[in-house]
Amino acid sequence: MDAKIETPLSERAKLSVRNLNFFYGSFHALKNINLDIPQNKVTAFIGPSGCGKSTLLRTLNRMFELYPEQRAEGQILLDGEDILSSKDDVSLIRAKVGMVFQKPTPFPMSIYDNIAFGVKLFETLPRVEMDERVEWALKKAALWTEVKDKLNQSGSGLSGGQQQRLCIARGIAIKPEVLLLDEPCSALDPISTGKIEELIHELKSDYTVAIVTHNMQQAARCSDYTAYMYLGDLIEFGPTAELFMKPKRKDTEDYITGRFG
Ligand SMILES: Nc1ncnc2c1ncn2[C@@H]1O[C@H](COP(=O)(O)OP(=O)(O)OP(=O)(O)O)[C@@H](O)[C@H]1O
Repeated sequence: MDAKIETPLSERAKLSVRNLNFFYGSFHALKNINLDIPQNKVTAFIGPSGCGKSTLLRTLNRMFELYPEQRAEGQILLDGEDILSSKDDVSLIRAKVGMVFQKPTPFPMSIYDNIAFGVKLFETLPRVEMDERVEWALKKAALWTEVKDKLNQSGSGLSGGQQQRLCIARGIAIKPEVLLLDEPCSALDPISTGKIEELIHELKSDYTVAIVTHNMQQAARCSDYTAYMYLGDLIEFGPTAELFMKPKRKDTEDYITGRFG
């Protein structure tokens, strides 16, 4: 693929990915990716299994650095500053670019502490303010009414959908600027999925959201922009309605109409 920069016209880029290549040892998993992720919008990444969606998401907050054989080359500019070459402590980058994983992963502690734990890493708040922060995050994640009377109970006692909303609340509580969601609904039933999709829609007024999903209906329902990837290449990127209704490339059309493979 050429290195054309995929930039939605008239949007401000929160994250700009430039000439990004990613390697698992000698395997070249992302091939010269260039795109801008617009601020206060939801950007969805779709494509067949193994095309590099999760890899791309994991580079956006340097999550891959936990593994020594994994390597990224290129730039990822957050408000113009390259986070790949930044000397800042990686936890500071992750405080700005938070991530929620596919499988709900509540910490083995109370609902309250699940939220407070991450906040304490970055801020020292008096108890009253911490209570307010916990309530605020749980309300934002549409979980407050269901858990407000059992904040001291274990987070792992919640249903799968509630646990995923708890993980989203935990992500929001540290007030990141960008929220990365890696298939956040794959383990959930349709009702919980609906709640999370509503939530994603609401979150974009405060955050920039990037979501990986296998579910094209979900991408169509809850994103403003969609990127279609295949075998480590970014094939097409554009406004979601255009990409689904009038894709520019035949490969994209074949994928979204189910002719892929
Ligand atoms: N830890 C790893 N070591 C080596 N190769 C890996 C590793 N993780 C992923 N890959 C490879 O990198 C490529 C991209 O994987 P990635 O998980 O990003 O794809 P994906 O589009 O998110 O797939 P899925 O939809 O199945 O989750 C695949 O070929 C995969 O096999």
